[in-house]
Amino acid sequence: MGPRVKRTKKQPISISSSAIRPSPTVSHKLTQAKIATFHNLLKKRATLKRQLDSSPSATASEAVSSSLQEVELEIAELGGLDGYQKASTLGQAKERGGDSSKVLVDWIKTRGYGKGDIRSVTYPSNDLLILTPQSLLEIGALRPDNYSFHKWIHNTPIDLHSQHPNILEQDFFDRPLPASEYEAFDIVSCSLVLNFVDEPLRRGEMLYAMRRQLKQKDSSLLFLVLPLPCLRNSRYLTIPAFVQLMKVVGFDLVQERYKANGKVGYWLWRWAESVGDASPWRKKAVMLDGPKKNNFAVVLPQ
Ligand SMILES: C[S@@+](CC[C@H](N)C(=O)[O-])C[C@H]1O[C@@H](n2cnc3c(N)ncnc32)[C@H](O)[C@@H]1O
Repeated sequence: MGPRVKRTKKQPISISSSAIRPSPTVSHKLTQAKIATFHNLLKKRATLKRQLDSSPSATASEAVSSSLQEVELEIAELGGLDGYQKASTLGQAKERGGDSSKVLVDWIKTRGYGKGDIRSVTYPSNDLLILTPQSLLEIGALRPDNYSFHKWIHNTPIDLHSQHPNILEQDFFDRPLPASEYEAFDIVSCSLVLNFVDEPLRRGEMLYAMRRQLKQKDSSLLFLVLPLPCLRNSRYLTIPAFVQLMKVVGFDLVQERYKANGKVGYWLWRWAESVGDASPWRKKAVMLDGPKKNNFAVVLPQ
């Protein structure tokens, strides 16, 4: 018998989604610490940029510029957006409770969304037979396959920094508005992205822009996931206040889920025809103050 030839498994040409999944063996605490440090640095950067814009003198702006450079360096040392995304992907690992798409899919299934109308398509599985295709825009997608198991969901995943060829690299703020109802989406998912946007006014603009990406009908849905402290422990917002703000933007609350001491909250909103008077939300107003409160806020544009 000749020498045994060691066979190596052929790698697919395209990058598989597992290739971008880092090993979940890194300690959970380390991952969370990295994500938290990154968020703090982003906040610092936003504050410094604001200060730079309103610096009263050249000396003051020089000092701010140098602090800004230090923050940029720290962000780079953490691996930049790429490092942050890899840590966030770890947070999504099945071993750690999985990603939020499961909550969205359960919700829309139990609410009967998409069941049995003439757009139903025939798939081999009975489960899929009754479900109408739903177009989904997933903003801030770390993986391309969060919805691939559900053939009735036609997902368009986008991200500022794409981790996979099937994720469109796009800043949501630069995304063109749909030219027709046909191009608009049935569902927009914004999971842990609104809190990533570092200016309260930009967050307000993002909420309006997400509404404009949806089909103008009351079955259109927005799925929003936020770190719970953004609404439970903010100086400027509470959950009931946020529900009012969303009503002004043109969204009615359908469903929500969070645990008393949970880390994240999930909200499902329905597109509403009427929008409200945004004037009370044009600037931040303290609602509940205290030393341990955070500064998460949403301001609505003119
Ligand atoms: C914390 S991760 C959340 C990922 C995932 N959706 C989840 O729930 O775990 C935030 C992601 O949003 C992306 N992101 C932030 N702002 C964005 C924007 N303006 N347009 C597109 N993606 C954005 C970031 O690049 C990052 O990958």
